[in-house]
Amino acid sequence: MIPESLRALVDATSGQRTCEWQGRMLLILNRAWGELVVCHQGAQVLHYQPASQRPWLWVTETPAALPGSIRGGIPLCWPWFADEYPEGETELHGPARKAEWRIDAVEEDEEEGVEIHASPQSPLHAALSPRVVIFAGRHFLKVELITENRGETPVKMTGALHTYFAVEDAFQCRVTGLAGASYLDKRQDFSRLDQQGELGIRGPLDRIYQSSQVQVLEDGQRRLRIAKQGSDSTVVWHPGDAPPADTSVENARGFLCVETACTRLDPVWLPPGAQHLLVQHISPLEQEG
Ligand SMILES: O=P(O)(O)OC[C@H]1O[C@H](O)[C@H](O)[C@@H](O)[C@@H]1O
Repeated sequence: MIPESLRALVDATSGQRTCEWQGRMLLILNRAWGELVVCHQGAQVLHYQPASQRPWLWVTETPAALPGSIRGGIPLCWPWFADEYPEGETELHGPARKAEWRIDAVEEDEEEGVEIHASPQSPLHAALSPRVVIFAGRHFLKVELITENRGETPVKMTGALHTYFAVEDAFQCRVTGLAGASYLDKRQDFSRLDQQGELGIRGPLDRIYQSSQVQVLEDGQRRLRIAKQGSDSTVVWHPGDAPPADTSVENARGFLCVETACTRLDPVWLPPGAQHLLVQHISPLEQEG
């Protein structure tokens, strides 16, 4: 779910507008096909709600102040995931999610959906250059994170589309499509284990699955299909009853992260001039009423 103050801004939007929330600029669309909110900080999709449905994404009710990033929606972890820091760096998940991005283009079909292009206001890496394309329509949300190596030597990168899905209750969810996959359990010192049967969430977990398969997130009320490209890692994360300081325990039960990622299991070595495309495509397994 999303905070009431954000809900009010979306409800007060007819068509498309830019406005401020929590000290950040937002692009808000409210059309017949549904609602979409993109934050200029981090080019982060904060909200997507197809017509007649509940929000697909969750946002914390108590976001961190700037220069922190907002927990929720689809944060970009780039150009590294978690603690895969390059030498001399310390920012968990990389600088992209806290940086200011520019909306370069908004192409709308008012009935069917929108395509939004964004790039960072200032360079985030000496050689790697990212851009983001967000597509939203009546029945899908797709985010593409494109990285180009403009340098002269190969560069190693990891990253993630760190999606916070809105769910009825995190500890009643199932994520199918991972049965038999091997994973690193971050809560057990990165032990390598195999997923026995389908994954049921019943408490805290932090796992990196080696998987390029489609996953389906079920929360008892709806089933969302999560497809991807350019990613051999799926991260499933929930902090249990010890969420980060910007989220209450009760509020945290409303999300589950299923992340389309490249991690220490599948880092990308990008040659000069080459591009990497990381894509997450979310759609309902069946239409909601
Ligand atoms: O709090 P953040 O920096 O956004 O990170 C939140 C979480 O992201 C990922 O899912 C990692 O696997 C977790 O270890 C981490 O705690």
